[in-house]
Amino acid sequence: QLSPTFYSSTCPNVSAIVRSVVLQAHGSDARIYASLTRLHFHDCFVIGCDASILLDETSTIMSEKTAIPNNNSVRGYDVVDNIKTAVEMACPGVVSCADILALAAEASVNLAGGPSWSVPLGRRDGTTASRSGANNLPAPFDTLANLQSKFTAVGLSDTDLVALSGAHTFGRAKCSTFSNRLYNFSNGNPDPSLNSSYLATLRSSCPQGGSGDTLNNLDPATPDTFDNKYFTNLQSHRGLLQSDQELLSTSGASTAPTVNSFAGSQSSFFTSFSASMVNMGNIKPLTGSSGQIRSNCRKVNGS
Ligand code: HEM
Ligand SMILES: [Ca+2]
Ligand SMILES: [Ca+2]
Repeated sequence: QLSPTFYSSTCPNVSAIVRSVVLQAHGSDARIYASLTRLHFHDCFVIGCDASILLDETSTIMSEKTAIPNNNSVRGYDVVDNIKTAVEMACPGVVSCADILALAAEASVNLAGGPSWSVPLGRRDGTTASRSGANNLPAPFDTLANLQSKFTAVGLSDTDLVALSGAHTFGRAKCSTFSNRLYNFSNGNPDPSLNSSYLATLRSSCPQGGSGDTLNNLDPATPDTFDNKYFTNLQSHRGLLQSDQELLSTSGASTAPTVNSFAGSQSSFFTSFSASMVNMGNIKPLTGSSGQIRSNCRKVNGS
């Protein structure tokens, strides 16, 4: 059972320390708020919120960092190291790397203009990683039914799926994650659920035969601000990833009313997003005497 007051006597300033390092990192990297938010998601969906994603490859650990959804894509590991160093200076051996990821996500969302919520704490760090689990993360090419089953598998609802997808209100995606929609999606035509002027913009950013690594804003309206524009974009057929647009455009989508409700009310999106981040942060945490408090987020203690 996690609690927002878990460190109130052992590390009372932990939230402020995390927030200040995140803010400092943003001074030289406008994308870092998005990247840190995504790190917590990619941690929690693979064997729970245990900082498994932070472990480097060793003879006994098959790192998650090189799994397909993470490789050359997930970023911010260096900033997590800086947060850990600052937290260890104030409260040695007390705060887990898994909790640092949860706190960094909240600070990032809030600093980008989004909601603030109190983060349940007390997770401990795992001693294993799962490459295969990381390779099974939700994919941009998944059907809505597939996305729903991957969320259900970790105890998250349709509302969680829609609210958490709203994190694509900031950050970037490579051409390779959506270029299948631009030229030959079906019968030689582009994805019919793409707005035609947005399609033209994306084609010029991602020409056929060009680099799949070119970065594009996930939210073409407000790329770096945490707001509800992601949902109004879906209404105007400007979802970047297939997995985004499907939430509204799949025929009979059970998620469509929730998309429309968040498009119409930023405050209802913010309230739901905060609740869903707490739900996601509760996926299989290690507590009590399970796991450990890593001294280096990249390594199991003593290895
Ligand atoms: C619903 C299933 C999801 C799918 C299929 C998905 C897929 C993706 C993909 C393909 C990218 C671009 C990666 C790249 O090009 O390198 C991305 C970026 C991102 N995702 Fe998701 N995602 C999902 C859910 C989430 C959730 C639940 C969160 C957080 C709560 C999240 C936060 C982000 C953020 C912030 C970025 C931008 C990261 C950056 O700029 O560094 N995503 N996602
Ligand atoms: Ca994990
Ligand atoms: Ca935005």
